[in-house]
Order: sequence, then structure tokens, then C-alpha cells
Amino acid sequence: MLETRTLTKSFGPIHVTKGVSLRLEKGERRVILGPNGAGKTTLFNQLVGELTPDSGTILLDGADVTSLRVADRARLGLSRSYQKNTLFDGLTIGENLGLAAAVALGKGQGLWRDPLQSAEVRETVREVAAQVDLAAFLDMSVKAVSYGIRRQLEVGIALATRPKVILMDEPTSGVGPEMSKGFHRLLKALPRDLTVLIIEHDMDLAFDVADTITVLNYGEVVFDGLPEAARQSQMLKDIYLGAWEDA
Ligand SMILES: Nc1ncnc2c1ncn2[C@@H]1O[C@H](COP(=O)(O)OP(=O)(O)OP(=O)(O)O)[C@@H](O)[C@H]1O
Repeated sequence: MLETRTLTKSFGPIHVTKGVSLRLEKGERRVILGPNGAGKTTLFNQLVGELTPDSGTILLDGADVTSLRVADRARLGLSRSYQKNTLFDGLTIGENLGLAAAVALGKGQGLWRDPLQSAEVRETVREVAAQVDLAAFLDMSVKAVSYGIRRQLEVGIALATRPKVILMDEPTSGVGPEMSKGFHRLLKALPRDLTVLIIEHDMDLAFDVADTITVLNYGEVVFDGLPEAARQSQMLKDIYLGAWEDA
């Protein structure tokens, strides 16, 4: 469903992505682990099209998308939930979801004043709100809700585009432990045919949610396999210098 072949990217003398080859099957839930500066976000930026790799190939559902723009990749089913907030504060949660759905459904024109006037958009909003546990919050202004709810909404906005593949950059960062557990539950309840790639620092989440784990270190894939094997890997314990014990 999503594949990279020997993806390479440097910033000046710094090699940030070194020959990264990944292959995610349809419905696979893959967590990317790696210490700060390992190149996780840079890899995501190349996958969605915000950065152009120096060399290598990105395939989405078999099609070479390496030189496609962000919007064109999104139309082919690649969606990203951002670590930074990308919400419209002056709108309600429902309207934020509605706008994302409207644009993805090609109904963006003229819907800015009321994205929820289309029945198809309202249906998508209803389904996505249930998926990210926000059904009770639809009429609330984004300004009025907690940070954790905003993070859930960011995932909802990515889902509202009806993606085949969703990329999430640290969905639980800055979220308290209780809310984080709720996030685990909702991630695990996502449709099984949705392919999910998550950057995560939280080992708990990684081992709880992942079908497979990829570890990046200095821009290189140093582990690619099942969570149980990752848990037992001495090399990974060394990379994380004891962070494993928190898992
Ligand atoms: N636009 C840029 N120009 C120069 N260097 C960059 C740029 N973007 C990232 N880097 C460098 O690339 C390296 C990898 O950064 P990246 O943000 O991808 O790592 P990361 O694994 O996502 O880290 P973190 O876990 O801290 O978010 C870092 O050394 C960073 O300083």
C-alpha cells in the first residue's frame, strides 16, 4: 500500500534519510520509533510531499508518487495528521471536520460559510466524529476545548478525507496519561483496512498499537519487524538507553 525504495535526503552535509526502504501492506499499523533527530519527521515530510527526496522512490498503492504534490497525494488517499495544530479556531469541531470532508469530496467551493450544508459531508462528519470520540463535541468551538480534544480533532480531520493511508506524527504528544489511553483505544478501533503509520515516542502506545515496528537511528532503518522482536532487541535497548523500562 505504501512503499519507499532507498529514500535518501541530506541537508547540506547532514544525511537525514539514508537509503530508507519500507513496505506497508494494506491495513498494516506500523509505528516508527527513533531517538530525537533520527529523521522520523523528515521521512514523513517526504512521504506526504512536503520535502523532495534527493533520490529514491515512493509508491502509493503501486503508483510512483515521488514527484507528486501534497494535494495530489492526498487525492490518491494519503493523509497526514500534524504534530502542530492546524485547526480553524473560530469554527466548531463539526465545521472543522466538515471543511476537511467537503474539500476531499470536491465540495469545497462555496462551503466555507456552511460546510455542513451537504448531506454527504454531514454523514462523513458523523462517522468520523464517532471514530475519534468527538460526537459529543461537534457544536463546540475549537477555542473552547482542551488540548487533548484538539489532538483528537487533528486525527479526525485527516480521517475526514477518507484516506487509504494515514500518517500520524506523535498523536499523543503533550497529552496526559488518561487521555493517551483513550487515544490508544481509538487508534486500535480504526477500520482494519486503513493503513496507519505513526511516529511515536511513547513505547506503551507503540507496543500496544503496532502490528510492526520500524526503528530509525541517524536516518537509517536499524530495525524492521514485529513488536515482540523489538522488545527483545539489545541494540534497540542501547539506542533508547533504558527508555524501554518505561514501556
Ligand atoms: N529543513 C532542515 N534543514 C536542516 N536540517 C534539518 C531540517 N529539517 C530537519 N533537519 C535536521 O535533520 C535531522 C532529523 O530531524 P527530524 O526532525 O526528521 O528528526 P526526528 O526523528 O523527527 O526528531 P524528533 O523526534 O525530535 O521530532 C535533525 O538533525 C534536524 O536538525
